Amino acid sequence: MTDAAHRTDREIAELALACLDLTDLGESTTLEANLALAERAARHGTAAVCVWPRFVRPVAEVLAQSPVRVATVVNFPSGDEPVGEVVAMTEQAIADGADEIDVVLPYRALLAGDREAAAAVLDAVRDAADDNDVKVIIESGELVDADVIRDAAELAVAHGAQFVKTSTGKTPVSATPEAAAAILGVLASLGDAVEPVGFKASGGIRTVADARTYIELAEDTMGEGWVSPTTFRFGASGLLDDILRVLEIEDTDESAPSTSAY
Ligand SMILES: O=C[C@H](O)COP(=O)(O)O
Repeated sequence: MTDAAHRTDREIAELALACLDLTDLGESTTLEANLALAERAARHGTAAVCVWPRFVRPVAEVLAQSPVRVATVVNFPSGDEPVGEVVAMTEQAIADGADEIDVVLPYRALLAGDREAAAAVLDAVRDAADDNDVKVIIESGELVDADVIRDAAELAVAHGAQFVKTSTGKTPVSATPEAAAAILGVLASLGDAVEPVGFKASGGIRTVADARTYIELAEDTMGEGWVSPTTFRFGASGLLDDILRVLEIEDTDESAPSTSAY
């Protein structure tokens, strides 16, 4: 049993907040919603925000004086975009101020046996991202089988992932404890000889009770103290509401929803 099992809900909520990539990847999200998201992240001290590429520049401007990092998504959510477009989008995102690139592994290509094509996209994004962190979304809900999930995680690590991330949140099955256990097993097997590779649980994580499940799993597998923003993230659009409820923090954001598009 780890420290996490002894933590109060309040302590879990504080840890989840520090590790949160506050996400808005809604299909009809607006510039105003993204600016409000950035202000909310800065106000409460999340690890990062995760937004569509077209909002990176304005969001990065809002967060310029803040430690909150800016993450964006490429090859998202299909995992099937042409490599040239994925590279161009990555380069533009970095130029616009992104600190972290969340790329979808070409998981359909992997499932079809085309490992080289999947690896080529990861190599190209790793290269285009320069020194910025790359998180590889393996879309574990579509891979289903634990052996296939482990294989995808190993491919991601072998091709430069700083984090292995479960899900886009756009498929019927998102993060599950079983998928998390399979990925964490791969990360644990890397040992101390290499730079640590982090884990990001994403998709469908809404409550502090959900967060506790993944934090305890990560500490059981990786050891006490491993859950920190450098190696552990939650990608979630709704989790912050429950974190603030547990922490009894009133959210002062009064931004009105807007219909304008960026
Ligand atoms: O990368 C993160 C996911 O897109 C967020 O999914 P969610 O809206 O279910 O929290």
